[in-house]
Amino acid sequence: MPETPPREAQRQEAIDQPLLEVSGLEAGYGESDVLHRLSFAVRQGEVVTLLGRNGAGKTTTLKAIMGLIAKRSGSIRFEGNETIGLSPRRIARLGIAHCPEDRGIFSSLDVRENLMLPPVIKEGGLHIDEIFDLFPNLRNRLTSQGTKLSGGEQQMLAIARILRTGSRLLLLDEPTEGLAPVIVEQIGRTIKRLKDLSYTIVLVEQNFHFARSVAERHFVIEHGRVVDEIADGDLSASLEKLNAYLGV
Ligand SMILES: Nc1ncnc2c1ncn2[C@@H]1O[C@H](COP(=O)(O)OP(=O)(O)OP(=O)(O)O)[C@@H](O)[C@H]1O
Repeated sequence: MPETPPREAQRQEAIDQPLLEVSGLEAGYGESDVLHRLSFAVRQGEVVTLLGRNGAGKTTTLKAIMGLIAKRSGSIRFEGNETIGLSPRRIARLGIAHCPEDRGIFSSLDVRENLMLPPVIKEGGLHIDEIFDLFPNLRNRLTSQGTKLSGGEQQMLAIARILRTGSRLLLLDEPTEGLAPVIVEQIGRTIKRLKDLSYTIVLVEQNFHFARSVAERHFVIEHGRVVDEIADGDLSASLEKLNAYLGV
């Protein structure tokens, strides 16, 4: 067999290297330990989900990656660089953005102000017109106050504003929670478009049907550990196992 030329090997190594690599992550709140040597990795441009029952540790995993949990140890590498000791601000500046479960919309600000609030941290973020192409409803709601938005509009605004920043890894915590099916479909289409734009997305989801419509790999979390990894192609064969994990 011909030897792989060094440059080609380097290129392959860059492709194979995960964008995000979480390994042996421990995290918790005060006396309570929630994550126990949790590990998973995500490649550039992938959409993956974290699935699991209530209280399994999915939200805690996203918060720990974002540095929002003080009590954490193990390793979280982004683009090969260790982030475990960094502040949330430093982590955000590396190009990681978090869309929390409560969406974090400021009720006293209008849509435009909410949209412009997060600072641009890197080149390559979406221009405001590109954001409106993705979320046409927001264009008509620019002067509406945060409190006046529907749940779906708030969710879209929460995703929209992180796209301006230039972040390339998006951590989305249950974006479909409590939303009508038609809005869930719209968010699904948006996530697929973001994937086409080469964003890398880690999605926490309870809605398994939604998860399988947008992601190519699923990590199952139980009691603060990743206990299984299911590729989308294997999903039909794994449905029974997955239902048992999720208790449905
Ligand atoms: N701020 C907090 N202080 C103390 N314990 C917490 C806190 N937030 C979460 N927990 C606990 O950590 C565990 C994991 O919660 P987490 O929110 O990560 O779960 P989850 O898998 O995202 O589930 P859910 O869908 O219910 O949010 C739960 O036992 C929860 O009660």
